[in-house]
Amino acid sequence: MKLNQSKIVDCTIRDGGLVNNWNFSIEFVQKLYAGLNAAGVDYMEIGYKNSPKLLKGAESAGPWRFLDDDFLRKVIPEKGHTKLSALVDIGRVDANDILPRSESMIDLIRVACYIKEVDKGLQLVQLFHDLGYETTINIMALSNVMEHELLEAFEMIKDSVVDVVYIVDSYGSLDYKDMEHLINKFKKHLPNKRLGVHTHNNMQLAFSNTLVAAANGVELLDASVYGMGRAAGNCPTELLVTHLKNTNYELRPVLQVLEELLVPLREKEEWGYNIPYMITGTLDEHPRSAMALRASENKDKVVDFYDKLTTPEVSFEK
Ligand SMILES: C[C@H](O)CC(=O)C(=O)O
Repeated sequence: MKLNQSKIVDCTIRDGGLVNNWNFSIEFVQKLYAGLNAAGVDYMEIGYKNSPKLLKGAESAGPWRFLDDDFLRKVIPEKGHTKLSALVDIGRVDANDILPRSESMIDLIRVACYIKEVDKGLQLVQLFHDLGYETTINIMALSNVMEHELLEAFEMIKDSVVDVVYIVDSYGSLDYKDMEHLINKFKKHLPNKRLGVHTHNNMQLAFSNTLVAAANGVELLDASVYGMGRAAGNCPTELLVTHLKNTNYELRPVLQVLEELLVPLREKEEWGYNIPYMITGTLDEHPRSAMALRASENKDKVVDFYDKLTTPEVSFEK
């Protein structure tokens, strides 16, 4: 039987860090790595490789927000089958901080960008490629993108060195039909590129959209344990591990990680599906207003929240 081509990219630390300001202990990250490796998960995104010099509020964040190669070598002295990935943002990464891959623990560098920044994203991709890394370009907020912008981006991407192009549902507002439509478009215009998908769970569709992507030939599937990620969170790693057909993933090590690390953490930190996130998802908006609501004393005043978002003359500060 032909093995499934899917590869899981676990983003618990990187996207989950947006929930707890990357305040994961070293022991937490080591145990997570060991669990994902035992489960056969292909990649672990262990954080951001942005520069603290280029970001405000850097002092209060945990070390996974600004990965340092010497630090990483101490955290993961022995790498297993699971490769390590890091994400960078346009304008927040200092090229001088990036070692050649042969001197780094990191295998894959992913560049996050909005559609208008694809040219800048591809310049970074070229740099990381030349240093020996596997690369992806992750086009965020695709649900808000105009057709002509996408076609222009495809023209640039198809002649680039990038290995994988990501469809990112940043607002968790896409359904299976949108997913299929986007995948077909990406395949038509980028026949020479592998694809990836990153979903958010605002509409309780992260898992199902990821399965639709896998069934349509998308190879890299982002997920996080217990769905830990910004706001409504992501597709849960445990569901992909147990559900993807013709793979060699093992569920038990992920259950161990869930029991020991993620279930206790969920007692202290909030992420995952709830009504304010559903509202921003269905309105196809960034969840920042819902995150602010959940941090306020009005966190369950969902009718008022909905009225504010849908009344044109009232707006939230952005
Ligand atoms: C690069 C990531 O896919 C970005 C992300 O998490 C998002 O939701 O946007």
